[in-house]
Amino acid sequence: MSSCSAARQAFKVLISHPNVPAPALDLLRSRGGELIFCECVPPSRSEIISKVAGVDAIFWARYQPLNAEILDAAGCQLRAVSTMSAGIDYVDVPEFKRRNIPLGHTPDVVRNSVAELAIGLMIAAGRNFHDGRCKIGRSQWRIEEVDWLMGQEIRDSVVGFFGFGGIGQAIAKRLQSWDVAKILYTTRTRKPNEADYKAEHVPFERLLKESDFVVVASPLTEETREKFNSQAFGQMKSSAVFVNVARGGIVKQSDLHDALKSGRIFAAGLDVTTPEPLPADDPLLKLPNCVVLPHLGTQSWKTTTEMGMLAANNILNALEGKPMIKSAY
Ligand SMILES: O=C(O)C(=O)CO
Repeated sequence: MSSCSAARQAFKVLISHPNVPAPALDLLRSRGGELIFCECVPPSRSEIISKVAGVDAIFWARYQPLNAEILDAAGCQLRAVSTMSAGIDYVDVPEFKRRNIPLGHTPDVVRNSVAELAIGLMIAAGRNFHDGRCKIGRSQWRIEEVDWLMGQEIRDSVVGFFGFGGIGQAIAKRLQSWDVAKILYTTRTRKPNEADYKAEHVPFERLLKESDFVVVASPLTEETREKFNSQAFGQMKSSAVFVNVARGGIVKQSDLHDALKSGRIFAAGLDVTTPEPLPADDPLLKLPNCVVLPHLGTQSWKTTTEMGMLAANNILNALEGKPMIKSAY
C-alpha cells in the first residue's frame, strides 16, 4: 500500500488561523487529531505552506485564497478540507473537484447571525445612524428642525431580496413581525417555500423598481459579479436603502459611491466591501449616507462556535469515508 492510500487512525489537521473556537479543536483532538496551528495573525502564506505539508486535513478558518498552491504544498495524503464560512468564492472549487478532495463549508449555521446584522443595517442606513453620529461629533445637532435627518422606516415598506437562500429567508422570517407591505425576491429559480414568507418571485428589474429596501444575500459568482452597477442603481427608487451582507464583489463599488453621493439612492448599509479590509481613505467612508461594517456577519461566539463545530464534523466525516455534513460540491 502506498503512503498516500494507507488507512490511519491518528490524523494531522492544519488549523489555518489562531483563535478557532475551542470546542471544535477539542472535538478534533478527541477523535485522534494532532493539530498544527498557524500562529501569526493574519497567517502568512509562507507559514501556511510550511505547516500544511503532510497533513490529512485542513481547517480553513478565514477568507484567504484556498487553491492549488495550498493543495500542492499539503501533498497527496490530504483527505479533507473544510472552510469555516458559508461563502466559498475565495476557494478554487474546480481544483478540488479535479483532485477529488472533499471540500466542506458552513452554510445554515450562519443565517441567524447574518440576518440579525442585516436588519441592523437596514435600520442603521435607513435611519441615518452614521450621519447622526457624525453630526453630534461636529456639534451640528439640529433637533429643533422638524425635518432633520428624516429616515426610511421598515414598516409599510417593500423589501426586495437579491438571493433568497438561507440568509435571505432568515431575514424575511424576522420581517414577518415588522409590518412590511411586501416581500419580493429575485433568484434564478422560484423557491417552493416562498409562501412561508409571503414572498413573491420577481424579475431583477421589478425588484429594483419596487423595493424600498434592496437586500443582497446571494453568493458571489460570475453571474452576480458587479450586478449592482450604475444601471441597477439607476432603476432604484431615490428613497431606496441598499443593504449588502453577501460579498462586496456583487457591487460595482464606484457606482454605488456615485449613486449615494448624487442622491440617486437614499442610503446603503454594507457588511462587505471590495477590498477587505477597506482602506481607511476609501471614498465610501466619507459619505454620510453609507454605514460600513468590517464584515461582522458571523462575529458572535455562538455562531462562530457552531461554524467551527460544523467544519470539524465535515472533516471528521470525510476522514471516516462518509459524506461531509455540508459539502461544497
Ligand atoms: O460565512 C461567510 O461566508 C460570511 O461571509 C459570513 O458573513
